[in-house]
Amino acid sequence: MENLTKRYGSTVAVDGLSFRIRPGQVTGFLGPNGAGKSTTMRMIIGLDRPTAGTATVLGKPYVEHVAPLCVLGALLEAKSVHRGRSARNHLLALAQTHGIGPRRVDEVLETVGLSGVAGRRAGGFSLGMGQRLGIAAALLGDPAVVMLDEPVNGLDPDGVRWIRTLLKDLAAEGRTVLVSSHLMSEMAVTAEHLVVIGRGRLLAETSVADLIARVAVSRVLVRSPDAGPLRDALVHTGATVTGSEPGRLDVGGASAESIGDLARKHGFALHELTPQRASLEEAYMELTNGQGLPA
Ligand SMILES: Nc1ncnc2c1ncn2[C@@H]1O[C@H](COP(=O)(O)OP(=O)(O)OP(=O)(O)O)[C@@H](O)[C@H]1O
Repeated sequence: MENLTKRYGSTVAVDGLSFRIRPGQVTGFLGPNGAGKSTTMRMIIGLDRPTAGTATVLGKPYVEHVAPLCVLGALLEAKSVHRGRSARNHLLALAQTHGIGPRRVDEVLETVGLSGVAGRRAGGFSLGMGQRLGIAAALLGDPAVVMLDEPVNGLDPDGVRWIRTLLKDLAAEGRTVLVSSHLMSEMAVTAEHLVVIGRGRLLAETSVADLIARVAVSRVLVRSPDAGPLRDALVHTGATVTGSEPGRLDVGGASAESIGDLARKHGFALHELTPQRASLEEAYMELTNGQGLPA
């Protein structure tokens, strides 16, 4: 998408967003609540009209494709299902709009694990079963691009694990997979690539590994019976030292190696020397700091 922008009155929901999503990997679309993820996804499939900019799928706007379901399959938050229809009939009706046969309907029911309940009224489905049905609909046209908005919201651990595996499998088949979430912890185990937004703006487009390296300050935890003089020696070299617990120092701006060497030079004993890797969650918090809506 190119400079994608959406304003609702004075609210700027999406603000000049430009990024590309690559095939063959799961891209996590990450941002705090209200960051503009759903609005962006709605614009991608033409449910919302951009105030400015464009979103294209395989070279042209989604709605200009002859058989859109076969290009991009989407699961958005408010999914419309005819509640009185059975799961299979719901999918059959959708399939008919694209000339897709009943065999494919049975195939996707199998993929999402709903074959056994395909004749049951979709209105009586649990949240997890409803999500599975929504995903079956998204996969119906065997699309090259799959886009899911917060698919794990409200699911139990089995459902979460199932979606995770499915997304990875779809990407491994060479498809382009875009999945939104406001949870870094979920994206860290699901996505390889991340597009992070806050208040409608792009904050980072990066791999999970690069995100840590880019925003995380690494620190070293040191325990020493000579903490006082060691602290002074470290500060003298330009390191920043915090930590109020006796015998324990939290050192920034110095590597574990240089701290070890310095301690040896001065004859200080070390009881612990542990590099602290900032967690992805910390990296994400730092990146989106102040970007979320007030709780
Ligand atoms: N139809 C609308 N009319 C007015 N404002 C809207 C509309 N849809 C979204 N917004 C506003 O646009 C901003 C972005 O909302 P959006 O739903 O896209 O965020 P999101 O990142 O998907 O958040 P969430 O995770 O909470 O769904 C919010 O401030 C929201 O209040």
